Amino acid sequence: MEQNSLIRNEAYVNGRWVKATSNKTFDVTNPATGEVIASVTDMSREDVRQAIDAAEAAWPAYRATTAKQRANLMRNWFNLMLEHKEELARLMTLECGKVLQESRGEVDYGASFIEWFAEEAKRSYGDVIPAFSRDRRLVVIKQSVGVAAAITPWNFPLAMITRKVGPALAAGSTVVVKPPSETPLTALAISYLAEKAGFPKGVYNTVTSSNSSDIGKELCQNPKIRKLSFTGSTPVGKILMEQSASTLKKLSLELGGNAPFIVFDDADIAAAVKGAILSKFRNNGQTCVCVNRILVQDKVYDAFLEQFSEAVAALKVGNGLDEGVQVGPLINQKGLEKVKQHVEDALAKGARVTTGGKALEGLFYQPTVLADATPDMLIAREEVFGPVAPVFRFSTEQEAVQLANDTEYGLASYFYSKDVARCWRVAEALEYGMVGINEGMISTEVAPFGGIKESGFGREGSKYGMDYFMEIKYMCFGGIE
Ligand SMILES: NC(=O)C1=CN([C@@H]2O[C@H](COP(=O)(O)OP(=O)(O)OC[C@H]3O[C@@H](n4cnc5c(N)ncnc54)[C@H](OP(=O)(O)O)[C@@H]3O)[C@@H](O)[C@H]2O)C=CC1
Ligand SMILES: O=C(O)CCCC(=O)O
Repeated sequence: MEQNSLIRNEAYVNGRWVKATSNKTFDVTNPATGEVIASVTDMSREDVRQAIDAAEAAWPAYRATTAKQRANLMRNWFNLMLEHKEELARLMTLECGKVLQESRGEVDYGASFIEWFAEEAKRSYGDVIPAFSRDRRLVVIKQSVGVAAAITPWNFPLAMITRKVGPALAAGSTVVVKPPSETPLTALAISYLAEKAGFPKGVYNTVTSSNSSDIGKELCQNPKIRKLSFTGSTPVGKILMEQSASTLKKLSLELGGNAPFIVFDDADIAAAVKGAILSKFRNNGQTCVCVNRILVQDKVYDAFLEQFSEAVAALKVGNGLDEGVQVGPLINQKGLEKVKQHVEDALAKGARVTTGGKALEGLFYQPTVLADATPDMLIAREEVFGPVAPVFRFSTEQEAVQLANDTEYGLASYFYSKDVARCWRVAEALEYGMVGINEGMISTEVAPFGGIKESGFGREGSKYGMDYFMEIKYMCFGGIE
């Protein structure tokens, strides 16, 4: 087991490192080896309630700080993350299997939300509205929403936390973070760095538990939490929304996707292959914006399939800590079973493997391309969340758009074409929150990330991100002569 000075086993509540009242712990394992990395505090609902109380108690003083004071704390935290980049990256690879190169990228990406929102804190302007009578003055200000909770997924152990707490902390909210039981160590490591950055006690809290459904109920039903931001599967998002009804909690839900990747016959095929590899195999296919369906126009179908299959066959699979590895393991057995089921179903319905198609040892699966995919296959309807790329065929632009939109999801979409008029037409017709045009990698802190339809609502990152952690207050001054 490698040493890592950032490993913490206890939860971080009210500026202290705490055990569960029951003293229980749960194990965190390395998906590449099955080895137990650490045992982490297993909190109960009652333990979490104490963290919420601490966050609420810390809110009045924290919201009263100036934007510049908050920005300075965030800047310290950002710098500490970058100082500890290598250790954070290795920890992330250990607990989620992501290849080291991508983990290093995630530290930069995750930290960028803290830097961005530290800057945005100073720009949360209000408005002065022209008054409807001479003796009034109408002003709008924005204020922190209150205590914010974040429930985050294992596929981005760092960035999905910072993308939520960045705007919250900038806006003057205190936070309670509930990381997934698969990857609590990165979350605890950045809590340690938040402590070193100087956030006052109770402002930043991280609760760990193996009982996410119980903790989820507390975070939804406790009226002290005013805002809940979640990234994860659509079914869990729906549960959280139902549970939040009793407190009319403000929600941001960033849920599953079923991203289409359309290659038109006027596309640069080499560029399309490169974009498809980037988007499909990022984090071994385990991101909500990963390509799920590749749609290729008749005339270029064979050429694309051949070049793409060749590129996929060349991907190096292995332990993410080994240099040169491009594709790591699936996160767990459930994830692996889903991949196997999708491939079996596709083969039974007439798909053909051009490369891959087999499970390897442990949680590894060969990067796979399935030709002749059709809309009746499971993989066309559900996100595979793994290294399998089904390639569909279409004839006309209208058919491509119709196929692309034929899903309840609406997160990311991509297409390749050199025709400018078509680029505008198709981009506008795609029912998705995000569109990559001749580009397979669209995520950045400066642009709004989020979906429509059953991919959820709310936007993260960008100048829009803070609005989801602020309330608008209208003030009407009367009696002004
Ligand atoms: N949009 C996205 O980015 C993601 C999408 N997914 C999709 O979901 C599928 C399943 O992955 P999975 O990890 O099970 O995703 P989940 O949606 O189950 O997990 C995401 C987060 O929600 C927590 N959680 C799970 N159930 C509840 C609940 N009832 N109340 C409150 N919190 C809860 C998890 O905690 P814990 O892990 O401790 O149970 C984790 O922190 C994937 O195959 C993929 O299709 C998954 C992850 C991210
Ligand atoms: O998969 C996800 O949960 C979304 C993160 C991906 C990204 O930010 O690009």
